[in-house]
Amino acid sequence: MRRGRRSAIKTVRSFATEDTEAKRYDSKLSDTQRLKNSRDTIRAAHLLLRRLITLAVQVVMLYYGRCLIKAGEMSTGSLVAFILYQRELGSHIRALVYICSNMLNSVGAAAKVFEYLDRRPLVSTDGSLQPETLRGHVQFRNVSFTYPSRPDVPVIKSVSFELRPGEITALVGPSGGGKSTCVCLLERFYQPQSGEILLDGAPLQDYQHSYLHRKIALVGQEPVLFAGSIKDNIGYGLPECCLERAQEAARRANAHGFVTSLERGYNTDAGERGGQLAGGQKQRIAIARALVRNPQLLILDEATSCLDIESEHAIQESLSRTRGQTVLVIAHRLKTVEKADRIIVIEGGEVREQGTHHELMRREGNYHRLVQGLFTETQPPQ
Ligand SMILES: Nc1ncnc2c1ncn2[C@@H]1O[C@H](COP(=O)(O)OP(=O)(O)OP(=O)(O)O)[C@@H](O)[C@H]1O
Repeated sequence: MRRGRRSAIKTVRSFATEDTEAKRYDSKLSDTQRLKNSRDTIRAAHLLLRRLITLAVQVVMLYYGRCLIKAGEMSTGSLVAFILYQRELGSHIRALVYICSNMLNSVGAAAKVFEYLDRRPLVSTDGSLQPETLRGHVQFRNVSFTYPSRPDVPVIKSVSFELRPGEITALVGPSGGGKSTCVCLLERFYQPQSGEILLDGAPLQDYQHSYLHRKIALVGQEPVLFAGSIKDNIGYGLPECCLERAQEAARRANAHGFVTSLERGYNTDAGERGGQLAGGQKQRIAIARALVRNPQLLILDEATSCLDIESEHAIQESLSRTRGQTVLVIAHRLKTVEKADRIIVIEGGEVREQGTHHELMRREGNYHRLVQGLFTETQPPQ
């Protein structure tokens, strides 16, 4: 939250729009002020009216009592007793009204809370499959998907492909083609409307939730680190993870060098959302966090986009040494993609081509065009 505010401040400053933003804030404040003024005026009028009515009732009551006493139909003592009883009764009725209105408010708020508690996730998490060994063979079979917020826009259209154990597969294609959406489906953030995704021949939804997420590790486009030491971030969700294990994962993610050069090493605080680390450092810690679990399926969604070529190369080397692991890479850099065992081109939510770099280059189709255009335009940060 704090980081979000800070980056917004930087954007405002870099566009020199401080005055515009101050004016926008001022106008919002004025709106709030106007609303509050109207509320207070109505409140004051209501209070005044209530007091006047109470006073009028008291005056009428005293006047009528006086008439009754004068006519000899009531004693002064009875009038005093009546006034005292009436006050007592009035205060109890007020308390009752107050309690009732509070209760109605609470019932309204509780209804909202129960509505949230009763909400059932659209993606079920009650699978129970936990095989002892997992090869990590993934198959997308005629998968189609639209996001719930845009049900009329098909994002994935009857997509079929497979990720084989021990292979690095790269998903490539123009921005907005649907690559990250495939990853979201693989991570079961959403459920496809039709088709199926199989892991070792069994539908993904049959696997037990925490088992599945131990076996599949994702490093996303904007990895989120938590406030806490680097060691704790690498071992996130693994209470049994010792320093040696974290260091081993950091070595494979090419992060050990920079971590040990920090004054407090693995005890260095990453800061809220990893705010005290550079983009590339954050990415390497996030990769180490994924590797420490020894996942059978590793998904790197532009996970090395902030790294220099050498760091990226070192990570790729160490990944290719991991036998039997299925790796899915999404990248916009040709250097990352061309080494993959299989390349799948996704465009407009459809698989357009698949094969190795050389096969696809020979075909001179979509991939060839991407290599000519997209990849060469996207120069890596040095
Ligand atoms: N949460 C969402 N709700 C609705 N539409 C979405 C959502 N996320 C993505 N989309 C849409 O789905 C389409 C595919 O997006 P996706 O992120 O999968 O593309 P991509 O190929 O990974 O792009 P990039 O390379 O830029 O990351 C886009 O048109 C995008 O606008």
